[in-house]
Amino acid sequence: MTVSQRVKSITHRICEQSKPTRDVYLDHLREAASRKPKRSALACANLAHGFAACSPSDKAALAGDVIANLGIITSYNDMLSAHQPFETYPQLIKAAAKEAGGVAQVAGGVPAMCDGVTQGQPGMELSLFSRDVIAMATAIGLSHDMFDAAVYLGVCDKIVPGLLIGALTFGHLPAVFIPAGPMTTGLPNDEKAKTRQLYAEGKVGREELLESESKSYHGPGTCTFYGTANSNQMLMEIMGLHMPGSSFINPGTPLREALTREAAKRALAITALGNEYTPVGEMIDERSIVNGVVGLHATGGSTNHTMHLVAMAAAAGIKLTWQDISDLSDVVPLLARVYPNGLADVNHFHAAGGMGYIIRELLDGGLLHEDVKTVWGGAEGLRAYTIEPKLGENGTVVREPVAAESADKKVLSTCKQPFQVTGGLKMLKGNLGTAVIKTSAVKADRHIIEAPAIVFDSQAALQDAFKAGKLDRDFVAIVRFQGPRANGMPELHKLTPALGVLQDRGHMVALVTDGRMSGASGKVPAAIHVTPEALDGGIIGKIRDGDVVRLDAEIGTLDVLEDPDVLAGRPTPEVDISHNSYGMGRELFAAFRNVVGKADNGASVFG
Ligand SMILES: O=C(O)C(=O)C[C@H](O)[C@H](O)COP(=O)(O)O
Ligand code: SF4
Repeated sequence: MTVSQRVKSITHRICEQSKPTRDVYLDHLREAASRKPKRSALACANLAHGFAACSPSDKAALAGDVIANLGIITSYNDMLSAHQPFETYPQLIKAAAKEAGGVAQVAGGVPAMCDGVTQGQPGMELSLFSRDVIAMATAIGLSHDMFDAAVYLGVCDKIVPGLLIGALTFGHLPAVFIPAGPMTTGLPNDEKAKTRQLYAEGKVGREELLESESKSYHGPGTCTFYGTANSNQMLMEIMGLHMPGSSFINPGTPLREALTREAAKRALAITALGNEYTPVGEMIDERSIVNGVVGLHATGGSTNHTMHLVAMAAAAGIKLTWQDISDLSDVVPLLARVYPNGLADVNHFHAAGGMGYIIRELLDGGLLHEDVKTVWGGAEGLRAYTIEPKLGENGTVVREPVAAESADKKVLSTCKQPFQVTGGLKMLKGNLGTAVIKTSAVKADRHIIEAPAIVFDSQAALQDAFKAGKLDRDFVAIVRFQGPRANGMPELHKLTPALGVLQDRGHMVALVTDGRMSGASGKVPAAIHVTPEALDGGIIGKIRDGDVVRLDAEIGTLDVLEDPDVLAGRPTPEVDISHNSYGMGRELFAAFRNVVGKADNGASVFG
């Protein structure tokens, strides 16, 4: 099935707007690729340092230029349940590399923040910046220039985007992303959310809350809601950076190990030393980026990717805008209902058909570019990913065509009968600036909210007002000075229980902020990433209690219904944000706050 005219024209527009930067990027990539084999550019001393700690056989292999060396960039730590399984991956990858006649070395580690641990805490103000730190740390690992390809071990929110930005900066190297998979299903996410709302109302205590949370988050693997981490897995698969079928296989299973070994061997097979050289910077082109955006809309993915995808695309010289994302939303239907967009979790999603089903449905619907390069290779392009992976007899991966029908039509639907005719993410425009909203998790009767503003300069202030019983009414919560320059643009997901309680009591409530929400945020209409931010003089900083604000996700508008001259004439209030500049490491990120770009440009520090 060829891709639809509308998707084709948006892709063409992205190619045109990217041409100047993409051409420069590809020139730099080809210059880097011309210096091959990689280690021949190193002097003997460099090389000796690079393999000093290797085994004699690896030293002999690396002294020459015909054995491929695989760099491993790992984000292992015990803080993220999703990254804890990576502890054993380097040994697995090294053994697989040896079986394939190559060598593998850990090139470096990158930091990995858990947004669940830092949610609502000061540490969250480092979270968005950690994406770019991860990209820089990736570059530091690869800068040893000892490698012919690299594998990237990462799963969660900022880590995969940071790893891909780093990988694309070394675009001459082939790249394979290796996930660890979701934890098995625990307490359903909607029951977890209900207990949170009861706690917010003072109806249950900390003991019940902790028991509920611990039953939901109970073991190794990614949390099972469809937030940014699992949106990352979807993106890596639909952009051809995973081995087909890798995304949602649970950790610690034989199939997971087989996929990891297979990924290591595949990375060694696509270096410049072989016949299938697949540099990641050429493989990821405008069509792959469009495929990622299409997948995001079709699955109701995380709002954070309205920034991360923009930043990842920029790392390959590709200019992706919120207008592109919004226009694709108009032509891509919602095919999946996974929490917070439904009751199912990612394990149910996988069992219903998973990524193989989604990719097949979107390809047959003419909504994905099929003729793209992938790490899997071959002439099939993305069609090779319309599969279900299984464990073969001798511990290898076998792949069967994905079932024709969804195994659970409440979780996975079809392009002909989608859950929503448009995608899960919408851009909003108006005199408040531009913003994004995730509509896939908001009931239709909450897509338009018009109510008086109540203004807060922190999420704690809103929570305090809720606890004091001051919010039992229709209102639009304006939470400002949460933008990238103000305090690193934290997620304000802790507001969800209080706003959810008020919405359940029948009030028409909405959130408008220059901050972020979690990909797991959902049912309360939230216009987020408002640009320009308050600290940049944006109108969001000039709104006062009582101003009427209208959020319309149907037509995509966000306005303050006050006299424009009066609004423009208001000074931006002096808000003391000095407390955001110290404590929990924030002292070290002043330079990031000073140079960070705008949300609609990916809130990147790389310009
Ligand atoms: O998906 C994202 O963008 C996230 O940031 C997920 C975080 O990890 C949240 O913190 C969700 O977890 P809870 O706070 O337990 O609801
Ligand atoms: S999905 Fe979010 S909460 Fe879960 S481990 Fe990853 S970062 Fe932490």
